Amino acid sequence: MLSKINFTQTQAYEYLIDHLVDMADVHMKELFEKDPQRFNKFSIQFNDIFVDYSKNRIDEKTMALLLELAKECKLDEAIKAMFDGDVINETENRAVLHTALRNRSNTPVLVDGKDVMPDVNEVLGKMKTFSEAIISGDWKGYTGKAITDVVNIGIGGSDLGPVMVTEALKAYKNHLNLHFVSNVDGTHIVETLKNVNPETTLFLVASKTFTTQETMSNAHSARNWFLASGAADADVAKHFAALSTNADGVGKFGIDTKNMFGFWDWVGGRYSLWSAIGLPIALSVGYDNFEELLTGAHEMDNHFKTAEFDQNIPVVLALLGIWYNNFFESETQAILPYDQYMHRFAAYFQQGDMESNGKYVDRTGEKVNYQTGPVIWGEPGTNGQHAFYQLIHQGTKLIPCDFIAPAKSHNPLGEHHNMLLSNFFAQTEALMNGKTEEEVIAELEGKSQEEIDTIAPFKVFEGNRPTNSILVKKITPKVLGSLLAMYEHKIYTQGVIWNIFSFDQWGVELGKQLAGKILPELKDDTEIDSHDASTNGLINLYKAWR
Ligand SMILES: O=P(O)(O)OC[C@H]1O[C@H](O)[C@@H](O)[C@@H](O)[C@@H]1O
Repeated sequence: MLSKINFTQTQAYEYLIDHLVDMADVHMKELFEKDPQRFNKFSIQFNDIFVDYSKNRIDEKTMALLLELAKECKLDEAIKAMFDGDVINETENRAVLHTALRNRSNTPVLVDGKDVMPDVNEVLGKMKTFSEAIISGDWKGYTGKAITDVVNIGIGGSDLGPVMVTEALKAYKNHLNLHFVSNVDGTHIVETLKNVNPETTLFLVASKTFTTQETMSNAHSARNWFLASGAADADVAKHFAALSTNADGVGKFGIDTKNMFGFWDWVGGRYSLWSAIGLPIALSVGYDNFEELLTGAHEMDNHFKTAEFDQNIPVVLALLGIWYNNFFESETQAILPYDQYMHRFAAYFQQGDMESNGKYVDRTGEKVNYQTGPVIWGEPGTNGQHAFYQLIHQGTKLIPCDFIAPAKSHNPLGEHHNMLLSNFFAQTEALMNGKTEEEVIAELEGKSQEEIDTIAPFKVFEGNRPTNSILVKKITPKVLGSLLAMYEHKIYTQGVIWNIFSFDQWGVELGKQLAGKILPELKDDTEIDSHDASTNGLINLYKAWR
């Protein structure tokens, strides 16, 4: 059981509140001027990942107090409890062991007294054999042709992770074409099926529960399309596989359980890309690269488990997030990868973070009296710069940003990468320094005083906007695995301090239930009056218009 400490009642919190008064008007520029060691002090390297957090509104006292806060909230016990397989997902009565899925050291991990590693390794072995057969062309479709296209049908955690990773690792891709269908909007599956041939397509039905409406509907439509092409029921086995924890559901759907890749209830949907849900990744970039991804994550797991908190990247990032979220009242957190391949990275962590920490009830069942998870958003640089950075630089909201960039590009083309990285460096520098009125006036030399007075206020940047710069050597499978685990553990750390359960997701259930209730009401044109006036009105208009 996790302890149930309200962090706003700790000693460290009280000190931090006082300390905030001292820090509120301090400009980071001054902190850099005062301390030549600041960059060395506030940066951590772990393998090929370098995290510079010196451009934050912190000093040594801030970090000491935040670290104290982590201690008072018993973060050490919480980390141990997760890795030990304790039932830390209390509202679902489950252990949380995505770390076991990438436990490359194979040390036993016990759930209810049973080591889960043999099962984990068995599924990995099956994924290896299967992906190699598909990639080599040994696996044949029902007319004897090799597979050319893979369609993953899944949503949420059964979609976002594989989409994000296959995009991020596109440089490692083989000849297979990957497609992802998630939305229940018929357009998604219809448009996808236009581009594939039933004789050479493999469908992966990815769903932890195997009950999710969107996924089941898309899977049935895919199977109907497949059978309509002239294939027989018996041919389904050559073209459909399931990634799920629900063997009964898979059997009922008509997928041979030989083609089922299992995982377990101690794997949360948004933490499942390391499990059988990662099969599209293994198919896209080969099993060895998938294993590298696991290795990178495992290395970060060990770092999180063993590094002192002041040298622990996930812990430090989590504490900085808490500093802004709970003391500076920032509402959001931007994730800005300067790498086109990582264009779905922020979208992935929208689920990872917001589904984990978007909770207003604490671990005692009481409503919290403080802020929990931030809104996560972001787009790749430099596109974001030409879209929303205006607000980050000169808006009224404080937006802490993570900037992520690789030193080596997979596509070194002329000066492109230097240009990209010059933007990466320039943005964090500008966000910190801003531009003073004097600098603006100096730039306007030659203009009349009246012109200067009129335009100068608009050209001033306050600066003092916090950023983390995460510079990695190259986006390899291993580095990506470490980065993903880094954010996962940051999320958990914050959940521990906020005293919330990060691994359940009751908030997504209500919508599911209500949609289930309305669906039958849409079958015919009878006027509806069972809801509020707005919902009735909209449903009835829909019926009139459709
Ligand atoms: O894999 P499944 O069971 O289809 O669930 C898909 C998604 O459903 C819900 O939105 C949540 O429970 C998510 O966490 C989950 O990822």
